[in-house]
Amino acid sequence: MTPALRLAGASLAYGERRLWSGLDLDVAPGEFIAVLGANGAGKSSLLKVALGQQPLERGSVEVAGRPARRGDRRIGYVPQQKGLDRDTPLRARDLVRLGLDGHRWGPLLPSRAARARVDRVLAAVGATDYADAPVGRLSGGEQQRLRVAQSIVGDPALVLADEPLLSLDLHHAAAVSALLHESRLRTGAAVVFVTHDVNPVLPYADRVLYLAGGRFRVGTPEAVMNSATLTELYGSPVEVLRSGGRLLVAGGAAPSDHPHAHDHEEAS
Ligand SMILES: Nc1ncnc2c1ncn2[C@@H]1O[C@H](COP(=O)(O)OP(=O)(O)OP(=O)(O)O)[C@@H](O)[C@H]1O
Repeated sequence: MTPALRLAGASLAYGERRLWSGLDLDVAPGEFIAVLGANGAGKSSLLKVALGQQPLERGSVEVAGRPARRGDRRIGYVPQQKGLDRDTPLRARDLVRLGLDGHRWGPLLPSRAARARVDRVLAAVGATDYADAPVGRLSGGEQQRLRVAQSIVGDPALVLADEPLLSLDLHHAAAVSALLHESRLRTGAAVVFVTHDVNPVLPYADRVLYLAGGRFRVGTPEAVMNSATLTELYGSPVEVLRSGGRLLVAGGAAPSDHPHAHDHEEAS
């Protein structure tokens, strides 16, 4: 089966600074992979590579069998959250529709079919009640559900979500994680989910890619999220504690990580 995302011998550098190297990763269709790591480890940059916005220093990257390129409509993208301006002149349904025909190239769907598809996805994310509301007036959690809806409305082969849970409360974080999970079950899209807290996605993640200090580990959550593996990865003591079904990661300052990020946020 052609992987939804394939990185082979991939290295990424900005000038002299290498973020990670030797990354081999096949993400299978329908797979849910959580990407974790300290601030500045290169998680967002990994998504930029898949989006064709950032060239690799070495190695190759393919999306559903073709080299990564900008504007690939087979990718749904949830960018890092920014609150929408209160006066944004779009209704909720317009924002979602941009995921269908907001691209400059490609055929437009006939409007009735497009509208039906937008309605279906609005219902799937539980946003029907505010489908016609101005987006700027909606809460952060409601806007985030719409961004997720926008990312899946075009039936992508690959969904890339960059910290989609940022600033969401526990309830909304759980809801947004579940939405992406349900979407991959429904459509077979693979999900690459960047998050600083693994807990909301623990029920869904098939694998974890953990980046730290230029190195990485890939494996099941159990294989990666334990004290021995993370201590080895960071090269300094890390403790992974389990409490009430949640994981707490304490410690873990890798020497080459961002100077302002010495601890995992989930430990605070
Ligand atoms: N276009 C660029 N040119 C130069 N440096 C960059 C560029 N984009 C990102 N960086 C740097 O590369 C490092 C990794 O950035 P990236 O956003 O990928 O990290 P991240 O793991 O997503 O971090 P965070 O958890 O803080 O969002 C950072 O130090 C960042 O400043």
